[in-house]
Amino acid sequence: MSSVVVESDVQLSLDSIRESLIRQEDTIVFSLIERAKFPLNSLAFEESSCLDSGNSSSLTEFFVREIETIQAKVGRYDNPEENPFFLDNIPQSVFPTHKYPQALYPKASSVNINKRLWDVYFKELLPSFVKPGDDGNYASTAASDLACLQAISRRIHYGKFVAEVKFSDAPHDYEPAICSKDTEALMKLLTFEKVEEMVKKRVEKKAETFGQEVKCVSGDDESEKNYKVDPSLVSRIYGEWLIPLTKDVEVEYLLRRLD
Ligand SMILES: O=C(O)C(=O)C[C@]1(C(=O)O)C=C[C@@H](O)C=C1
Repeated sequence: MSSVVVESDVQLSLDSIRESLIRQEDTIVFSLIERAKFPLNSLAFEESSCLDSGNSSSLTEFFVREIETIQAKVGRYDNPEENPFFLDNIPQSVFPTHKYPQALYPKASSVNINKRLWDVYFKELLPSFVKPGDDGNYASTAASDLACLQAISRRIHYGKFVAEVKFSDAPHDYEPAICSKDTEALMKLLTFEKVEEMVKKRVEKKAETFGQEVKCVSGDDESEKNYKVDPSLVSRIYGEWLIPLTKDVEVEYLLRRLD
């Protein structure tokens, strides 16, 4: 994974953060392609069918909670790029962990919109690109959903690093809007429409490249390409959910930047 804060000698800049976002697109596009192998399998995330006494969660929620606990114990959430979905009391790592440089403003660093991401993912985003239906393959589906959720969560919470750099580069531009809690003005200040258009075009191309059915039979009609996930849908997923959620994280972060 390409990262801007793991290596402490890397200077935080808008260019280096955007480079990391570009690399993260590969992970996200691959995770969507992998998830599309399975149908929606909504029983896995809608029904509370847990047989574990005192537990009333869906299979997917149970799976994610258990995985997050073990990942916390090996230090996943010591990394400021990672944000848990469920852990209110994150277990301490049971191993000595890397000391991450403090890149974020401490009072704004805890911004976490994973609850919203969870709802949006299962209610809107997932049904937009997988086939309807149920093949009973719930454990593999839950693992695929977690891969998508963690990749998307990392991407949208990178908004905290983007916002920090934008604020540090031009504090006087942002301060009045932060003081008056003017979210609309903040949204305007942090938006670069051309960059967004480029992101949407690039992820469509990546979905075409990574997700095309590869054939080896000579004489095959090259113009007839099949894709595992419709590339225009991947572009739509970015335009409708991933970019707006990233910008919401940026605004949330900036609102706390002068606390
Ligand atoms: O690159 C930036 O400046 C970002 O804030 C990231 C991002 C994105 O989500 O891709 C979000 C807002 C901008 O309008 C452009 C792109």
